[in-house]
Amino acid sequence: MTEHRIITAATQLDDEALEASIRPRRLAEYLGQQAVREQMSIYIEAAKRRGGALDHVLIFGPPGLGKTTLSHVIANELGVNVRSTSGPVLERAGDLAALLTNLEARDVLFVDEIHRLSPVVEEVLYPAMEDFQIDIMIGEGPAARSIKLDLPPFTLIGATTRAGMLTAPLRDRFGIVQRLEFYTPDELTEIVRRAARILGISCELEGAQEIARRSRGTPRIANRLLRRVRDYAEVRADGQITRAVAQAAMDMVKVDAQGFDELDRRLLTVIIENFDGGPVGVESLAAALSEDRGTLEDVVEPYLIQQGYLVRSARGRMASAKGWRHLGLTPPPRQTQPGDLFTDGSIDG
Ligand SMILES: Nc1ncnc2c1ncn2[C@@H]1O[C@H](COP(=O)(O)OP(=O)(O)OP(=O)(O)O)[C@@H](O)[C@H]1O
Ligand SMILES: [Mg+2]
Repeated sequence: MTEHRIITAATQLDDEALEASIRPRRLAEYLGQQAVREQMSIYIEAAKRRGGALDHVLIFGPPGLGKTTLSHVIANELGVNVRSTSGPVLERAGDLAALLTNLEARDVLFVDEIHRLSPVVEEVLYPAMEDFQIDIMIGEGPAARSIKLDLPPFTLIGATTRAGMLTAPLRDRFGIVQRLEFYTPDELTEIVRRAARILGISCELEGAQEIARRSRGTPRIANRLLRRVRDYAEVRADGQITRAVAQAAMDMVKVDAQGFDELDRRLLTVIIENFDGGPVGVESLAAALSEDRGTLEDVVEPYLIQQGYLVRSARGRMASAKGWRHLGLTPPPRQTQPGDLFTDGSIDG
């Protein structure tokens, strides 16, 4: 069912061609993420002046916030090639060795879902990242021997939705760690306006603001909603995206004023109705919703937590007072319990 959520942050098929045309290529087009942009522009400039490779970069954050985009932007700004792969694709140590030995000096190697690297592949990566060297095995059986190969200096950019799932030795080898935050409605408004310009969609400021407000802080969702609203505007109106047209289009696909869709509302409802508001463990919650645990943790929960509708504590998930009120219910009075001391709103781990 997750694939059919209009506001899912996961990539859908028709997205790809359009995304390619609106995906920012330079740092100046990469909107929002002020702190990340400022830091990266300094590190990139410094690396270029030294003529060396940029330090390895780890980018983490929920799906659709711009991790892949940022890594390509970094390579563009450095003026180097980027090779892309992902954790689950690199099955054998040799797969990684082949990629590494084909890099040119200062190139970027982008590894998506880096938390899913197999341990043997990770072993190859350590000396490659630290000393630009790899050990490869030649031959088999008793005649096998290992030889060291020098690599050109390169930049590894790793992306993950789950920083907490990286092993410590891998994490420690990144000189630069960037965490992407959910975008503000103003930032998303700019993103929607830019995409509309590129796609030749006529969109009023208030229409863009309405789309931005309902995009769960996520550019990928904003771009997708923009296209659905455009369809609606063409068929039911004169093609112009006004606030009223945007509202009507998103009401039709059941994205509410907070940007919540049915799964978000169902999650809050289940916690409140089936588990008295929580705390409830993520496994029980996943079972009650017939959803995959990873989807809940990576895709659904981060935004609800960041917005303060859901609380994650040592004892499980709880609906906050705001969560109860969102569904039109009165929150119960709550006593403090020992586990609440460990309540945290973090999204990784
Ligand atoms: N800072 C930004 N400014 C403008 N548009 C952005 C920005 N970040 C992302 N986008 C848009 O959102 C889309 C999704 O971003 P991207 O694919 O980089 O996300 P991601 O974090 O890699 O997601 P996933 O975890 O699913 O791999 C991009 O195609 C791009 O059009
Ligand atoms: Mg990506």
